[in-house]
Amino acid sequence: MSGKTLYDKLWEDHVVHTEDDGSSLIYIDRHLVHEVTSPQAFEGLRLAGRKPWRQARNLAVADHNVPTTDRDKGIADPVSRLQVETLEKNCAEFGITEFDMSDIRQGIVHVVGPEQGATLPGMTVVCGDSHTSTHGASGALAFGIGTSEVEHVLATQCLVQKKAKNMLIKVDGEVRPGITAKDIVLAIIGKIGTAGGNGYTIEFAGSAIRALSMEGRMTVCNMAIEAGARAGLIGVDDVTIEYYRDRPLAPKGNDWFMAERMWQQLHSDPDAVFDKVVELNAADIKPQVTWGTSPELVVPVDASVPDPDQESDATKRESMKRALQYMDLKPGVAITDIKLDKVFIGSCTNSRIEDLRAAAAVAKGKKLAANIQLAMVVPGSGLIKQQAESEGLDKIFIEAGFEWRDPGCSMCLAMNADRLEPGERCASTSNRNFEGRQGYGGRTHLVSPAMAAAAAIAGHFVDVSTEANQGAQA
Ligand SMILES: CC(C)[C@H](C(=O)O)[C@@H](O)C(=O)O
Ligand code: SF4
Repeated sequence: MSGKTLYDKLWEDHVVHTEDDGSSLIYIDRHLVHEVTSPQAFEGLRLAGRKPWRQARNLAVADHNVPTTDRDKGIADPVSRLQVETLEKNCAEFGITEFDMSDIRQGIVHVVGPEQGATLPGMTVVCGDSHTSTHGASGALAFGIGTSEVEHVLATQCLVQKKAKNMLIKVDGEVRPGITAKDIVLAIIGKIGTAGGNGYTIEFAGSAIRALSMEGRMTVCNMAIEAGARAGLIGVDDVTIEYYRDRPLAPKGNDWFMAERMWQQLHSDPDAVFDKVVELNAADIKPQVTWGTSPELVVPVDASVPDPDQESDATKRESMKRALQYMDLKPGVAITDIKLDKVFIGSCTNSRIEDLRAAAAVAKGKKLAANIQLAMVVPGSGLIKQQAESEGLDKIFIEAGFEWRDPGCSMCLAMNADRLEPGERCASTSNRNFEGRQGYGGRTHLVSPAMAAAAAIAGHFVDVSTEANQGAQA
C-alpha cells in the first residue's frame, strides 16, 4: 500500500462517520466567524432554540464592513453598521468571543486566526469565507463554507463533506531576487487556470515553497481557491512550528511539546500518490501582473497584453476580448506602459508584516507619482499595524504620500467606504480582479506588495526584479 498524503491524514483524523456514497461527517476543530456570512446562521439557531455545541471553538471578528479611518466616530454607512452590530449582538447572545473594531487583535479573519494561534497545524478549520484556504499554510485542513453550513457547524461542530482528490504542485529551485509568494501563486494560476484545482485539495511543495516564511505560505494557500481548489495545504516543518511558538492560543508547556511531536508528522509520506502533479521551476518566475478580470489572465511584467486573436479556443478568445474591453486595454501594450490611478496594499493575501516591509522597502525616500490619486496601506490586523509602526514603516509610507489605515478587508472588495470609482485603474495586492470587485466599473491589476509600491512611485508598472537582480549582482 502506498503512503498517505497530508490531506489523507488530516481527513482520516477528523472523520466521524462515512456513508456508503462517500459523504462523511467530519469534526471541525476551529470555526471562524465574520459579519457577512453569519447573521442567518445565528438566526437559524435562534429559531430552532439551539446553542453552539462548543462555544470556545468559535472565534469571531468583523472585517469586511469596518471603516479604515476615523473608527472612533463609528460606522457611517447604515448597512455596514447593522452588519457589524448584528455580529456583536449574536456573539454576546451565544457566548462567542469576538474581537471588535476597537480591539488591537481585530483584523481580517484569515490574518487574525494564525496570528492568535486560533488556527493551528493539524486542525480542521472552517469559516463562511472562501479564503479560509489561507490557514492550510500551517498544515491544517481549512476551507470555506456557506451560511447554512455555518449554522450546522455552530450547532454540531461537524460538517458533511465529500473527500476531494489529491493534487501536488511542486515549485522547485530558487526564485530570483524580488520574486515573492504572490508571484509564485499567480504563476501557478496562470499555468493551471482558475478551474485547474476543481475537485482537488492542493498541496504546495518543493524547495521554493519550503523557502517561504509562514506569511508567504499563507499568501500561496490564500489563492488556492482562485485556482479552483477549496483547500490548499503546506506540510509542517520548523518554520511552521517556530511561527506558532508562544502564540496566545497555542498550547503551552507540556502540551506544546506533545503538539510539536504530533505536528512533525503532518506532511505527505514520501511514497504518497497524488491524483495529479504539476511542476514549476522557481527560477523561471518573474513578477506577475494580471491584465484581465480573472486571476488566470496574468503575464510577467516584462510581457505585453496578449492578443485574443492568437487564442485558438473560441470561448477563451471571447472572454479575453470582454476582459480587454472592461479593462480598457489593447493587445500588444507593454505591461510597464499601463498607468495607474490608485494603489491598494492590503487584504488577506498580502497585509502581513513581511508584505508591509517589502512595500516600505520600495517606497522608502520616494514620493507617489503625480497620477496616483490615492495609495493606501491597510494592515491585516491591529497587531500588525502596531508592529509596523514600531519599525517606522508607517512613517515611510506617509512620507511617500501613502495613506496609513486601520485593519480590515477594505478595498479588496469595497464593502466599506474604500472603493474605486468607475473607470479607475488600481494596482492591488488582493486576490480577485473580477468586474466591479473593488467598486463598480473599477479596474484591478493583481500584483505583489513590492510591485504595488513600485507602481505607486512610478505611476505605472515597473519590474522590481530587475533592480533587485542588479542589487544582488553588485
Ligand atoms: C464575503 C465573503 C463571503 C467573500 C468570500 O467568501 O470570499 C469575500 O471574503 C471575498 O473575498 O469575496
Ligand atoms: S480581504 Fe478580501 S479576500 Fe480576504 S476575506 Fe476580506 S474580502 Fe475576502
